[in-house]
Amino acid sequence: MRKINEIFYSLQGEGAHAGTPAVFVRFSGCNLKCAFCDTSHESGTEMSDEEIVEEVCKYPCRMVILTGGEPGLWINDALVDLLHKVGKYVSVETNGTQILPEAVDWVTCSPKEGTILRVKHVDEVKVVYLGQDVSPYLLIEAKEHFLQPCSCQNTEEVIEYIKKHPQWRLSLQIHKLINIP
Ligand SMILES: C[S@@+](CC[C@H](N)C(=O)[O-])C[C@H]1O[C@@H](n2cnc3c(N)ncnc32)[C@H](O)[C@@H]1O
Ligand SMILES: Nc1nc2[nH]cc(C(=O)O)c2c(=O)[nH]1
Ligand code: SF4
Ligand SMILES: [Mg+2]
Repeated sequence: MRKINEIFYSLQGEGAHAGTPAVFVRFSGCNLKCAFCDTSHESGTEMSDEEIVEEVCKYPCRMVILTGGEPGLWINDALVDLLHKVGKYVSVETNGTQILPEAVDWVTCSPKEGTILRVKHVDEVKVVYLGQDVSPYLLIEAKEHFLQPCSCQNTEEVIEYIKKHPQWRLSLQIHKLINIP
């Protein structure tokens, strides 16, 4: 059984897949307590993998985004395999502190200050920009490196930083701009 905070159908609002329809599976609980965290993820109900897959399959899209909380604390090969068996593409939103199942199709790593990264493979890096030194995160091997404004509040600052450091791309939380989950 896994503690699930919510399962919902929306569009990926962030990063390289922004605009792609996806079912979000939000796991309860996290090993970090970021002051800026925009998600109340602690409450939840216990669900079996079969129940999770049944809920996910109510929606027609291929992409499933495992998030949280910190999904890296809870997910394993069995769940990813089950999602693959029903034809899903498995994406994970992680803070990078945990080792993930290798079969995951897409890893979005959002590293947080003062943490040690244990994730082995990253497809995109997506850093919430609060004026910190983000240059070390460019050393993480990935297809894309995104900076994301914090709660859509400092977009101008992020744009100015990216114009000076063009290795970065802008990730807007488009779901917040268009008022969808
Ligand atoms: C809620 S977290 C869950 C996944 C994982 N714990 C992590 O931090 O990557 C999902 C994404 O939202 C980002 N995020 C959290 N709070 C935010 C905020 N206030 N503004 C912008 N992005 C935020 C995280 O950095 C992460 O990329
Ligand atoms: N639309 C939408 N896109 C998202 N991308 C990552 C999210 C997350 O909370 O992990 C998220 C979210 O909460 N909503
Ligand atoms: S690691 Fe992710 S879920 Fe955990 S507190 Fe930070 S932003 Fe929120
Ligand atoms: Mg979110």
